[in-house]
Amino acid sequence: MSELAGANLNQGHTTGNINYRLCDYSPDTAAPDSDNGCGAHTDYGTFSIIFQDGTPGLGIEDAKQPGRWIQVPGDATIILAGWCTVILTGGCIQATRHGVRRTPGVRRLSAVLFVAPDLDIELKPLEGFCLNRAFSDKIMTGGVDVKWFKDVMGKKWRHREGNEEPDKYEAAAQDEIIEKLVWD
Ligand SMILES: O=C(O)CCC(=O)C(=O)O
Ligand SMILES: [Fe+2]
Repeated sequence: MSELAGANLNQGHTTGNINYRLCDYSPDTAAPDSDNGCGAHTDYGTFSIIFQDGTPGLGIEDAKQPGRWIQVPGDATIILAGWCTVILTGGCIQATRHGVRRTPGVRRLSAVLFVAPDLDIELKPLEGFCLNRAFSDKIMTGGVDVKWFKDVMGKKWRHREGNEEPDKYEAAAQDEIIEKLVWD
């Protein structure tokens, strides 16, 4: 990714802020007929690697044609950039929106490795990157650190898993909140 970005993205990745998530899209669910596996979203970190068990369901949004979804073959392993990369590279690298549709009655397993910068890193474009798009003042003045970002994004998962009650963050789509913070 550093090569793609044309600058060293390793900086700020010293403490191993890495998480690993195993997803079991089990047919044994409260809504067995629903095809909603994991709603459209963008991961928060530097990049994520998605390993799949061969079962299709994962889709990515075409960055050039928002609203157009491309189905990923079930046996593909993919690497997706997240929000931290967008900000650190001054918008030179885009993040990939993705989501999972279940096939009712079919179990799907995936394993996702999330790599992110150290929690105390201020999220603003790294030196050496030209600004591809204007960022908000809050971002440009270093007002958001990785920990804040991770907490906001984590709320969605804890709610989905039933470990946290919805609050105002759940009322609007997660990406909308982040986009507002990053660009406006
Ligand atoms: O299950 C998948 O293939 C993707 C899961 C995902 O996007 C995530 O956990 O952030
Ligand atoms: Fe994801």
